[in-house]
Order: sequence, then C-alpha cells, then structure tokens
Amino acid sequence: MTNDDSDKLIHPMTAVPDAIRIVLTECARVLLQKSDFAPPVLSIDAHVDGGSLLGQVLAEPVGMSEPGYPPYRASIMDGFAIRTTDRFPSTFPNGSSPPTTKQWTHTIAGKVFAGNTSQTKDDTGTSQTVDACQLPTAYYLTTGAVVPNDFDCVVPVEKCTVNNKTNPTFVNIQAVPADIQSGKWIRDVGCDIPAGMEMLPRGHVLDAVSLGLIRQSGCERVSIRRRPVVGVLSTGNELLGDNVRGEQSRHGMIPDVNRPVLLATLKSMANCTTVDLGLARDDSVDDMASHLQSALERCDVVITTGGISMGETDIIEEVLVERLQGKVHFGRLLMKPGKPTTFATVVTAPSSGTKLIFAMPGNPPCLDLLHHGPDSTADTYGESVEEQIHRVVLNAAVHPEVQAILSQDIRLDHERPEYHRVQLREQMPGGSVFAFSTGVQQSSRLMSMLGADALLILPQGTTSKSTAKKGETYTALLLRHRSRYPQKLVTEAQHLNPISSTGNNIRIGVVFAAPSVQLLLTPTLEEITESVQAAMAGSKKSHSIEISSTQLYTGSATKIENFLNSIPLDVDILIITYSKRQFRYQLALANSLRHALIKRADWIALQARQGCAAYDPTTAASEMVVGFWERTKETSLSDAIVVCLPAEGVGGLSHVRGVLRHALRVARGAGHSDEGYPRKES
Ligand SMILES: Nc1nc2c(c(=O)[nH]1)N[C@H]1C(S)=C(S)[C@@H](COP(=O)(O)OP(=O)(O)OC[C@H]3O[C@@H](n4cnc5c(N)ncnc54)[C@H](O)[C@@H]3O)O[C@H]1N2
Ligand code: MOO
Repeated sequence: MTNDDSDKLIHPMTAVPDAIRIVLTECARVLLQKSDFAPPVLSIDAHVDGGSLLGQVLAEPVGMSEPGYPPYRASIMDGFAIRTTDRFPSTFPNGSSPPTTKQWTHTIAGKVFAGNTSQTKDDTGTSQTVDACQLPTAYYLTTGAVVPNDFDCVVPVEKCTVNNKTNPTFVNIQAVPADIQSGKWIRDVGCDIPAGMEMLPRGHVLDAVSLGLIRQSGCERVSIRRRPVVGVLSTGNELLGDNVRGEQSRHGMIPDVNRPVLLATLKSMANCTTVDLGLARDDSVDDMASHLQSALERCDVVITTGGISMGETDIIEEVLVERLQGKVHFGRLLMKPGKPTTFATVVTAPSSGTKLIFAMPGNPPCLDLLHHGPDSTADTYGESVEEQIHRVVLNAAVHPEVQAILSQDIRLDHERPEYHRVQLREQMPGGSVFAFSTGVQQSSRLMSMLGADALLILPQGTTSKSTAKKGETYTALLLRHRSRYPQKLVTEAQHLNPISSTGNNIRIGVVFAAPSVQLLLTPTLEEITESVQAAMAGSKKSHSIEISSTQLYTGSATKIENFLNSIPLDVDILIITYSKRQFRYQLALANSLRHALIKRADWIALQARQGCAAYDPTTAASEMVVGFWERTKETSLSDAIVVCLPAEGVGGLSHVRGVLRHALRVARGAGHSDEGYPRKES
C-alpha cells in the first residue's frame, strides 16, 4: 500500500513471531550456504592462549584422543603402592611372628613422584608368594604419580609406618581388609574421560572449563566458526559526533546514544566481531548509499538506527531498495516500541555474498529488539540446506522467559502488543515472580531501560480488554540476570507465540501445574520432546515435534478449566504435568479436567498409566487423564489431545503411541470425527 502524501511504502505490521521466523530463516540461509560466509570455519591452535578461544563456537566436536584421561594409571593419594595378590610367608625373617591380617610389611622398592616417568616400568613382577626371607615390595608414590605396572592398590601414608624416616627400607601397613582392594586409590587410564568420547559437541560455546577440557583431550587444533562481523551505524543530522564536545547546548543537537549502546550490547551478548561504522548524515541519498555500500563490504550484518519511518529524511529504505537492490523482508513490526523496524538482505558482489541489514528506529529503547537472536548450533550432516534451515528455525531458542505476575494495572495499547520494560522481583527465593513497570514507556525514554530486567509482553488492547490487570500472568522476556531465577522457572522460548501447524509438524503445549511454584517438579522440555519422538518412532510418515508453548499454572486445581480457556494456545497435544507428591491437588486437577473435556479417552489414560509406571513405578498410583479439549475460540486450543500425568512419569509418554499417533492425524487436519465422539452442547 502507498501513502498519498509521499512515495513511501506503508508496510503491513508483521507479528513478532513471524518476524522472528523470517529473520531466523534468512540468517540460517546465509550461514548455511557456506559460500556466503567464507571461510565458515577456522582451525585454531588448541594451545594458544585461552583469550582467543573464549566465547568461540565449535564447528566440529572435540573428542578424547587415545588413551583417554588420565593417560596413565595415577595415584589418588600420597601413599604406598602394593600388589593385592601378594601372599605373605608363614615364617618371617629373624623368626618374628607373621603379620596379622591387619598388618602387612613390605620392602620399599623405590619412590615415584608425580612427573617422574623413569622408574615405573621396570618392576613388573607377577604376584608372588614371599618366602621366609622375602617380603613383598611397595613403592612410595605422591598424588598424581604413575602407579607402577602390576601394582593395583595404593594405601595412604596415614595408614603406613616406615622403619626409618630418613632412609626407609620397610613399610608397615596397618589397614582393614577393605583398604587392600584392587583398584583402591588409583585412577585408571581413561576413567575420567574414555578415549573416543565426544567431550564438547559441535556448536558448543567455549567457556573457561571447555578450555581445560580441550587441553585434556590431547587435541592439537580445534575448528571454530568464523564470527560474523557486525557493523553499527547511527544516522541523523541531529547527532553529535564522538569528538564533538561542549556542543550539546547547540539547539536541536543531541548526543548519539544508539551506537555505543548497540556496540556494548553486541560485545556483551553476541558471538561476533563488532565494527563501529560511525555516523551518517540523513540529507543525502548519495552519501548514505556510499556509507552503506562500504559498510556491507566490510560486514556480514549491518545495524542502522534512525531514518526508517515516514519522514522526508527517513531515507534508509530508499537507499536499501533503490540503490543497493536489497530485498525488504518486513518493513514494520506489530510491537511497541519498535514499529518501523525493517529487515532486509542485500546481495553484494558474488565473492562476499548476502548481507543482513537491520534498520532499527532511532528511539534508543527500540534497541531491545537486538536481544532476539538465532542459534544455529544444531547438527547439520546429511540434510539439504532447506531442511537445515527449517530445523534451525524450529529449534532456535529465541529468548529465555519467565511467567510473571503483574503488580499493577497497565492500560493496553490498542494498535500493537506492548513489550513493557519491567523489573522482576521474586516473592521469595524460588517463589512467584512479580513484574513492576519501570515507569513511563514513551519510546524516546532511555531512562525506562535503566534497571529493566525484562520485557513483559502485554497483548494488544481490545474493546472488551483494555487493561492488563494486577494479578494477571504474562510472559516476561529476560534481558539479563537469567541465572537469578531457578532453572525450572526459565523456559527457552522456541517461539514467542503460537505458530500454525504445517504439514507433519506436531505442536506441543505444556502446562506445569502445582499449588505453588516451590512444589513444581518440571521435566525438561527436551525430555518431553524426546518422549513424544520415541512414541512416534516407526510411524509411517516423518514429522517434526515442537514445543510451541509452555505455561505455568499455580492456581487452584479446580480452576484449571478457566485457565486453559484463557490462554491463547494453538497446539495439537497439551501436556499437563504435576508432581505425584501432591496427592490432593492431582485428584482435584484430574476431576476438574475430566469434567471439562469434550471426550474422555479412559482406555488411553490406562495406557498412559502403564507407560508411566513402566518408566517410573512410583507413578502407578497417580491420576492420569487423557481426552479432547474443544476449540473455544479461533486462537485457543484447537481440539487438542490433553494428556495429564505426573512430571515424574513424563518419560512414559514414549509408551503411549495410540494417543500421540491420533494427535498426529488431528494435526494433519483429519479431526476427531473419525473417532465418532459426540460434541458437548455449547
Ligand atoms: N508519520 C509517522 N511518523 C512516525 C511513525 C509513523 O508510523 N508515522 N512512527 C513513529 C515511531 S513508532 C518511531 S519508533 C519513530 C522512529 O523513527 P525513525 O526510525 O525514522 O528514527 P528517527 O526519526 O531518525 O529518530 C527518532 C528519534 O530518535 C532520535 N535518535 C535517532 N538516532 C539517535 C541516536 N543515535 N541516539 C539518540 N537518539 C537518536 C531522534 O532524534 C528522534 O527523536 O518514528 C515515529 N514517527
Ligand atoms: O515504535 Mo515507536 O518506538 O513506538 O515509538
């Protein structure tokens, strides 16, 4: 659509989940079509100083080389190495009594210190019965020393007494039989890391511990992905350059905030090399074109700010499309703030490939957007580029999020969903999380970002719902302090909102239900996905399985129906899990659900019970409910299969083929009618 007063295109507003998928798809396309990102992989000396490996992403897994770690049998204690197979004589030298079972006397054959490699291989004598004049031998060892061949036990020095401190020749060991066992206090070759084990997978981001493991692996070179080069350009004639001081008083001029904020954000969160592209004036299309042209030659990704909405000096899109022949994938977002955000790709000279351009609005808080990013770390062997792209997009962890309870009423925006800057507070450690607005959210107010922990996604207002009410729960996208929240409260949002089912894609929604957050025992989303995948294994058609939504429910068990009606889930299978330890709660939850389903499938529930019990016997007495949930409104659950089972038994889903296969048919549009169940009167 065009605007009558100017030639500018007015793009439709793209919903954020769609925009994320578009960005992920284009990122994956560029990253996976290796010619566009040459050289995609660098080989680096594993022994270079850690600094240059830290934060890098592995392009190939790192495995343990022969013989494993430790590379030799090592003593765990400072002590004496002995052979447990040695036998003692019935008579002893100089007629003394033979040792009791608690005392063994050995001749000290030598000392082996950690790092001493010479003396250890010669004493390979086999087990011996010592005659009247011969005692078995022992070696003194320090922690980490090589245990001599055939010696199979180390006795700590605390249990040993030597005959002469300065020049010991005998050691008397006082120990209980349990101390004299083969393998005691010895780390066998490869017992920490066996040879051939994959220690760090492809896509692993190297941290300090990984650097240590690479050293232990014995690997000489590691393959890492080349970091994308990301350039940041601020545009606008009103911006003061870095070297211009004392000009702030000049009427109509402001400091450039976006560039330093973006560069710092990229440095702190992204695995990329940053380039400061400086400032560009916005009164000349020619100048802007040459600025962007040279930026694209140097960078894989260019982020511009400003000049992208409807004004006469908003020239970025014109330059991208008309001068650089770029393709705009979306030109506006259905979100507040950040509406004018534009995403484009430009094919530069064949040698340097396709470049990604994010043209962001000038208002500084719009930079929140940058926190959404792709994660293309999955295994890619044996797939076509299109398949890889599809999988990367499906698997991308877009944003860590928690469910937060609003602490005050907030008026909803009627044009766009609002990503409201909030501070988060826990009621008590591990308890419910409450969201507090950081104040006036006007797009230009950088102050509203100060101290913000998260962006609370508030829905677009309607005539029937114009206010988000205190006490309501909304999704909060964490900006920082992820580790502050208990692991189980934080979910990796695969996608921010429901996405529609395509082909053989099964969408799973998960509700974690418990009377309070402390009582939640949540299976991991991977566990759920794996169980469903296992159940589907062997089905004739291939399919992909995706957790498309997770919800936390800490309300009364009898109100679950209201809760399910209120959430905009659009899934094929809804899994509701609770802890088997919550006896009364699970009973109330199950009764309530059974009542709310349009059809119960008790025989499948029995199958589910057996499946869970096979997986975890203690779940046998738990409540299981299976049935169908009726579509109540366009955006809500669409005749989902509901499976309610204890969190401890989720692995048992892999035994419930029938229900999940049926869900698959429903997902493909067959509906439940072939099952012949009557619908409830509405
Ligand atoms: N007629 C319409 N006007 C506007 C619309 C619209 O739909 N129709 N959208 C509004 C929205 S929403 C936003 S957001 C802004 C974004 O505009 P631009 O992306 O074109 O950005 P500018 O106009 O260049 O700048 C906006 C604002 O931010 C200040 N700014 C710019 N760059 C920086 C910087 N590097 N550091 C600090 N501050 C910066 C600039 O001075 C402006 O005040 O458009 C609305 N208009
Ligand atoms: O999208 Mo703008 O950032 O609302 O003002």
